[in-house]
Amino acid sequence: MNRNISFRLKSCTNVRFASYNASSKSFQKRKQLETPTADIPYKIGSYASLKLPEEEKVSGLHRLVGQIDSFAQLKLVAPVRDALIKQIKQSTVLRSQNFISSTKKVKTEEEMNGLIIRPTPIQVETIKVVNSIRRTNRNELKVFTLAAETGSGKTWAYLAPLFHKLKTEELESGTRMEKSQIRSVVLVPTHELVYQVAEVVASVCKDLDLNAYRWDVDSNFKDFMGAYRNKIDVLVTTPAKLMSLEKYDDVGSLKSLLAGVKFCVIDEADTLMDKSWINDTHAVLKNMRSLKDVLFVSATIPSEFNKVTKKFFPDSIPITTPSLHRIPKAIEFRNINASVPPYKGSKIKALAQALYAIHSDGTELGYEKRVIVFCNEKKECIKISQRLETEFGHDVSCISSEDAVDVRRSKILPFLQYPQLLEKNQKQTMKVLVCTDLLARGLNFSGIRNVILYDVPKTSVDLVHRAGRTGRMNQGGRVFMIVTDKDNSHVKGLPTVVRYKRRLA
Ligand SMILES: Nc1ncnc2c1ncn2[C@@H]1O[C@H](COP(=O)(O)OP(=O)(O)OP(=O)(O)O)[C@@H](O)[C@H]1O
Repeated sequence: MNRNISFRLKSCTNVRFASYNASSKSFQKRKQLETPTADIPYKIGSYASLKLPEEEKVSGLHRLVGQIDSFAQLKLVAPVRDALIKQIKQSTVLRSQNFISSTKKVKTEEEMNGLIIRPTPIQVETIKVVNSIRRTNRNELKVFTLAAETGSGKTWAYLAPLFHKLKTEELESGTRMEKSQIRSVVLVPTHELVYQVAEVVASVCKDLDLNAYRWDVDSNFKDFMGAYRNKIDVLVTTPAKLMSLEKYDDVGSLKSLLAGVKFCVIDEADTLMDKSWINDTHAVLKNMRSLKDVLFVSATIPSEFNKVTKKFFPDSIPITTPSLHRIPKAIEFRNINASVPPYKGSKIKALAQALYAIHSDGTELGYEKRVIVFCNEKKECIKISQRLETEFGHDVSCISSEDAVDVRRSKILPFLQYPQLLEKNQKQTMKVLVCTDLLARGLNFSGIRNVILYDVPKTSVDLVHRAGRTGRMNQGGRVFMIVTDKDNSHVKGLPTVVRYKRRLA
C-alpha cells in the first residue's frame, strides 16, 4: 500500500490538470506543475469546481472564531444553551467509555461534568450572525449559506439559533402562542437523515418543552394533524414528503399549513438545490409566507449550488469556516494501487487485502471494527458484498436505495451506534458496510475509523462527503482509495494536485 501524503482538499476551481504519473520522474520536476500545462480534463468525470465566497465577506467571521471558546459568550437563552451542551455530552464518544451491548452506557455524573463542550468555528459564526438583531425591519427575510467541513458540528450550528428564536418568541408572546401551526422546518434529503436529525431535535425539545415532529415515509397523517393542532415547533422532513401533504383534503392549502413557519433550514443544501430536487425545495419555500430566516447548510459549495443560490437569493449572507472543502486534518488518506502484484488489476483482491490488513492491524483494540466501503454504482455494491461474503468470509451488509427504509435503517444501525466492546478473550470481529453515495451525506457515523473508496469518486463533492464519514469532530480516521493504472496517472496525483492550488492562467 503506497503511502500517499495526506492532503487538504482546497477550493479547487475547475480541477482540470495535466496527466502525469505521480511516481514517474516528471512528477519530481515540480516545475511542470508550476506552469499550468495544456488542460487535460480529469479522466474520471469532471471534478466539479468548488467555490469559496469572497474572502472579505467572511474574514471578519473567521477572526471571531479565535475570540470565542465558550457557549456562554454567545447569544443563546440559558435553557437552549444547557440543552445543547447536555445533548452533545450524551452523544460524545468517550475513549474510556465501556459499552454494554450496542446501546451506549449512560455516562456517570463525573464523566458528564468532566466533559468540556466548546463551540466549533461554524457554531460560533452561525450563532453570532443569525442571532444578530435586525436593526431596521424586524420581519425582513434573511438568507444565510452555511458551509463547513464534514463532521464540524453544522447540525447544532443551525439548531442553536433555531431553538433560541423559538424560545425567545415564546417568552415575548407569553401564553398567547397560537395552537394549530408549524413554527420551523428542517429539510434534509434522505430518510436516514430525517431520522437522525429528528432524534436530536426530539431529545432537545423534551428539555425545552417544545413539540418536535418527524414527517417521513412511515408517519401517519392522522397523527400528523393531531400534532399540528397542538402546535409543531420543529418539523423535520424531506421536501417531497412535505409537498405530499397537499393531497390531503384536511390540509386545505400548503400555504395555510405553513403560514406560521418563520425559520427554515435546508440541510445538505447542495443536494436539495440541485436540478433533481430544486422544484420541491423551491415550492416548499414559496409556501412559507412568514419566513424570516432561511439557512442553506452544506459541507461543500459546488459551482452549480453557488449559481443557484446567487440567482434566487442574491443577498444571501455567507458563513464559512477557514477549513471549508478540506478533508479534516485527522484523516490519513492513502492510495492502494490495484495494478501492482499480487492484485494485478483486481480491485476486489486489493479490497480484500485492505480489509484483512485493517482487521489484523491492532487498532481499535477490544472493540468490534467497522469499515464503510463506497462504490459509484448500486449494482457494483451487490456484486462486491456477495464476493466479500462468499470468497473472503466477511460479515458484510450491502445497502442501496432499493432497500425499504426500515431495512436500510437496521443495516446501518451498528455503524451509527458506538463500537461494540468485545467480550473477554473474544476474537477480533469486523463489520463491513458496502454502499453508494446514498449514505455519504451527513450521516453521523459514530467512531468509524476506516473508509475505503472502492471506486474513485466522480467529483470532489463526493470525495469530501465519503471521506467525511470518518475523522468526525477531530477524531482519527483513515481513507483508502483503490486506484488502477487506468486512472493511476491522474488519481495517484489527486491528493497532491487538489492540495496544490492550480494558479489560474
Ligand atoms: N461543540 C461540539 N463539541 C463536541 N462535539 C460536537 C460539538 N458540536 C457537535 N458535536 C458532535 O460532532 C458530531 C458531528 O456533528 P454533525 O453531525 O453536526 O457534523 P456535520 O458538520 O453536520 O457533518 P456532515 O457535514 O457530515 O453532515 C456529532 O456527534 C455531534 O454530537
